[in-house]
Amino acid sequence: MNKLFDDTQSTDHKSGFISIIGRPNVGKSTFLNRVIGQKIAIMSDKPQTTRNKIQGVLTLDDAQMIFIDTPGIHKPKHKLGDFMMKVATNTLKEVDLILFMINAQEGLGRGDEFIIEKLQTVQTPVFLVVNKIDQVHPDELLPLIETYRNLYPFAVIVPISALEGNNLETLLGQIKEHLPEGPQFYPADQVTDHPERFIISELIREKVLHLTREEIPHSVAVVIDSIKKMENSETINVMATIIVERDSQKGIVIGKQGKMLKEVGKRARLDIENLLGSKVFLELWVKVQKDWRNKMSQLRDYGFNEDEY
Ligand SMILES: Nc1nc2c(ncn2[C@@H]2O[C@H](COP(=O)(O)OP(=O)(O)OP(=O)(O)O)[C@@H](O)[C@H]2O)c(=O)[nH]1
Repeated sequence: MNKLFDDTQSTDHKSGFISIIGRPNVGKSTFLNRVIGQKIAIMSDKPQTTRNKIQGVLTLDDAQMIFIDTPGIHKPKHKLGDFMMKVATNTLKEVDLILFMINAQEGLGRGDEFIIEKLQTVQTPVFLVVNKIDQVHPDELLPLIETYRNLYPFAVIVPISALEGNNLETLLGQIKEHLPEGPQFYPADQVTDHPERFIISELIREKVLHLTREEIPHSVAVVIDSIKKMENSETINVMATIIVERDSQKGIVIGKQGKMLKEVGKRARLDIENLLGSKVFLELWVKVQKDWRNKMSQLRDYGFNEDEY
């Protein structure tokens, strides 16, 4: 077995989503290519302006690491501005782990401060990954790390060289340690993804949370069942299921005579139409799934089925 991926220590399967953030050029792609190598998958060649792109999936015997890109954080001046920022910040809340990558050769910059500001708003564990250590003298590393450590309580700090492969096994080991137990979301070799799904489910979820206020906990999930173009029309048919954990929550989400669900649907539809740039027919269902987060087989289905559209 490759030394990088020696993971004979634990028995339970772990999986999770990992967001890599950092200023341009810090070495994010180099890191991913190094870690995932040939297995890195080009997720989609469709031009997309808004996306939480899966950059690569590393499948081990007992863990799967899904690395995703969070573009709004890298480029705060993106033309989609606020929306992207919101999606990006939401993404940081939803992922299991954040790798904040910096360049050991450069000091703290405005871009880093911007990112750290965003990190203050999330609970997700954050690793500080200090890349390009092959370019600096070890004596310079400590003060640099100190500077960052004073700004944010990083869960783990790992100096690496993505280019030369230094310390990557330590980083992967730490990542695995911090991931929750969970199923293999994607087949080992075949990786497909429709990034709009994620955004659409976020838009619907946002409406549910907004309209129901405190009554519905954040554990509500939205699964996009299908996104299909309707025959002989430009309208896109989106079917989605809102998953709650209790019957009482189902009642709240549906509302009196279905009023609440109708309102959620109306508001979400407008946003989705904006996102997709076409008319949308949105069909929403509400389902009770007790303890859905812990049920591996169901998690595998939620949001990860592979309808083409
Ligand atoms: N010396 C050295 N160079 C590195 C290392 N990692 C990346 N680089 C170089 O840094 C440059 C930028 O690397 P990328 O991986 O493209 O950086 P990125 O963060 O993906 O950049 P963006 O796509 O612009 O966000 C390339 O020339 C890499 O070869 C490293 O560990 N050491």
